[in-house]
Amino acid sequence: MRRFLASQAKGLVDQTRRHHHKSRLFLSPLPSLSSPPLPNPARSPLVSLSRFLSSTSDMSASDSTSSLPVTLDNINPKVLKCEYAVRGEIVNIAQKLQEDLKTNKDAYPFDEIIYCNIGNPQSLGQLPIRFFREVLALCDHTSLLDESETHGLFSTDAIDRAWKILDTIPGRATGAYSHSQGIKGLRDTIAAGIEARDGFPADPNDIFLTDGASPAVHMMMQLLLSSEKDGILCPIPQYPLYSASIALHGGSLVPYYLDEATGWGLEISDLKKQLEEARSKGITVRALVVINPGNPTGQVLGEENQRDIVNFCKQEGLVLLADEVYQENVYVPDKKFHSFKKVARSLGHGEKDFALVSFQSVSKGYYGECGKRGGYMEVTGFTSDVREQIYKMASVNLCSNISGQILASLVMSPPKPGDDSYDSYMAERDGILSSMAKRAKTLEEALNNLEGLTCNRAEGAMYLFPQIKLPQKAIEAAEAAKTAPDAFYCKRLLNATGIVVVPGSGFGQVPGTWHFRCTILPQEDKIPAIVNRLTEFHKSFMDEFRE
Ligand SMILES: Cc1ncc(COP(=O)(O)O)c(C=O)c1O
Repeated sequence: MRRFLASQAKGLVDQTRRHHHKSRLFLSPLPSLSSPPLPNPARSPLVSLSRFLSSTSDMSASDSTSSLPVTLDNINPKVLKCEYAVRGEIVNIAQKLQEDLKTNKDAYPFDEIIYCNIGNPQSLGQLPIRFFREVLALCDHTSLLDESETHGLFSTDAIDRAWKILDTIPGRATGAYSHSQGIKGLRDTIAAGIEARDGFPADPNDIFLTDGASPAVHMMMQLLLSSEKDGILCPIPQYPLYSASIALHGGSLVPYYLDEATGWGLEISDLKKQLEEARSKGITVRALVVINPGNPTGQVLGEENQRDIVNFCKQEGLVLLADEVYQENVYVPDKKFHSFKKVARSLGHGEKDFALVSFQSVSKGYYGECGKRGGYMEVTGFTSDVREQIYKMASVNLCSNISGQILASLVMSPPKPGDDSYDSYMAERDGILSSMAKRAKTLEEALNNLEGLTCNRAEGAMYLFPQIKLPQKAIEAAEAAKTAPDAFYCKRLLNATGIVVVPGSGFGQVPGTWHFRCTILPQEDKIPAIVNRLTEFHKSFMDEFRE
């Protein structure tokens, strides 16, 4: 498994290209939806599906004959090249099914669509942390702070925190633009939180608050990539923000493979090979992306491995882009999250000799505040003139949204022992994290019980990424339906059960292997039904295609 050398790397890129090409050729989801019968043909969704599918194809027909000035032939080709599977074709089909379910309940063998495609916890019933929402509410509706009833309704530390935050905002106006890096008082709080986490100093001027981690990643890609000659070493499988962003900014993705056989291990020897291979093709590799804990793969890196990664980046002159948005999501006692900043500083690498960007988000962890769009990047080891350019890029967007900024400060500085809301905060936090761990374990065991499926343990993050050995007949049926085999499986799963998962081809995988990504986020009471539906579907799928 370790030995996926240049040719296989190229194979993967080619495979991705082929599928990309195919997906452009076959935009309509029709092929797989018209595929073999569902477990309960009497309640087949095909009749009602055909209605909205025909409306989709009408649209594409009129698109191609349009006399409007913008067509697929004259838009930026980088946009066409960019793909983002977690919100791709299968999700579009699911959304249409969901619409149709409202009026055609009896036509389907399921009552609801269960979105296991994206790490969006609150959309699946996770409750927000009360303290965070109290502070946000008070900051946004400041007159509440003058009402006597507020003291009965809100915790004292939320009231105190809201005052503290408002005092750092000019005019106490959360509806005003802020400094382009984010409100200084909030950056002070975040820097103190990083320092408490790592035991090494953090500078508020290194922090850029952003609307979630995604814009921060785009900003770094925009900074580093000038042309296809600039490359970014990226894990395969990877979260497709990276491949999409590299494509949009016109650079080259240089893949390195995580080793499924060793729990999605990251080997320095593979990094070296891929780096040398890219260099031999004239690509200047600018940075290494590491996602820890991993998405979609769920592994948590060991500290020793992290030290090797830091040393590798230092030796090779690479920026380390450390995606640490799942830093709170570790579920196994034998693993612990260590920030790359802490690891680098422990090795004696500092501001002068090591370039590191760490991404954090309010969307993940136990808070799951995806819709609030908050996050930051901590940028260290860049010269002051480059920093000015990053600041200029941030200032083109004026600033990130203020609620997201406030939340980013709260997640890095939650209630402390002795605070009024500490006990309830801890109960909410531990309840969410222990439930996630339980759900991860139950789903992992269920997946490992299915014929032809193997699933590494979810040590962290929010996903399982099982490998599925598809029967040859299923692969041929997928080819006949002009779709990737894993996408074929996922569409059939959706049609039969209403469960939405994402095909492995959207994340990249070793050529010839097939996977899907499933979140661990449906609430506990839904898990038994998901396991049953999945098991029943899988059995009938394998029976249908068994050699
Ligand atoms: C690894 C990783 N990085 C970054 C993001 C972006 O998150 P956001 O923009 O919501 O902060 C996600 C979202 O799922 C992710 O999984």
